[in-house]
Amino acid sequence: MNLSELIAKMRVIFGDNKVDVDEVRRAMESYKSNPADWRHFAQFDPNKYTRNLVDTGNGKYNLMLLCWGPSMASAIHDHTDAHCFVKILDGALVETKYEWPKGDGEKLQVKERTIYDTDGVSYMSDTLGLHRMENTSHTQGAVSLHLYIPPYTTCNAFDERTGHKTACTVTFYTKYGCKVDYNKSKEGTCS
Ligand SMILES: O=C(O)CCSS
Ligand SMILES: [Fe+2]
Repeated sequence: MNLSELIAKMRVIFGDNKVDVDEVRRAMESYKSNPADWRHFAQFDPNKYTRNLVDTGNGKYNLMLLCWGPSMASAIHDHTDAHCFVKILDGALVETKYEWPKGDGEKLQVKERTIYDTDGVSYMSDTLGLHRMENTSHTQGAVSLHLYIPPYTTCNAFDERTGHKTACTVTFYTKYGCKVDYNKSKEGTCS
């Protein structure tokens, strides 16, 4: 199976509105990462991890490629009541899961830390708490495939020391291989 076939399979799976987490996980696991499939979408930024849109499943989900430079990490965040599947396509990511803040200004409690190597698949949702994804390599980049059902444009980031919540808008670095220019001053460049 290549990436296009995985996308076709996702569109069939999400043809109706129920989400069978195990079926989606099996589909994500059945795809064996091949850089020739995703190199076109993999655009890195020297200063932050990038979110590169691959498919929207007719509005049912967002499938995107995230590119993590060495030592880059996400904020601690929630998922706006969406299902979140992450598959590592290159390199490795460390996922740290946290309890939801208790609202008393206390430090967030770590639930577990898991290392995902290439082709590993993780599942996350607000019912399981919060998490941070991190490329802990100081020398190697990492690429991961993320599937969010339903899609969302805002989520919350949390301060690890106090549990303080901040609303965030998530954006795309590229869409379908074309750079997104949010100040609309010029057409995005396509790789
Ligand atoms: O930028 C995001 O959507 C968080 C990546 S870890 S699920
Ligand atoms: Fe996440």
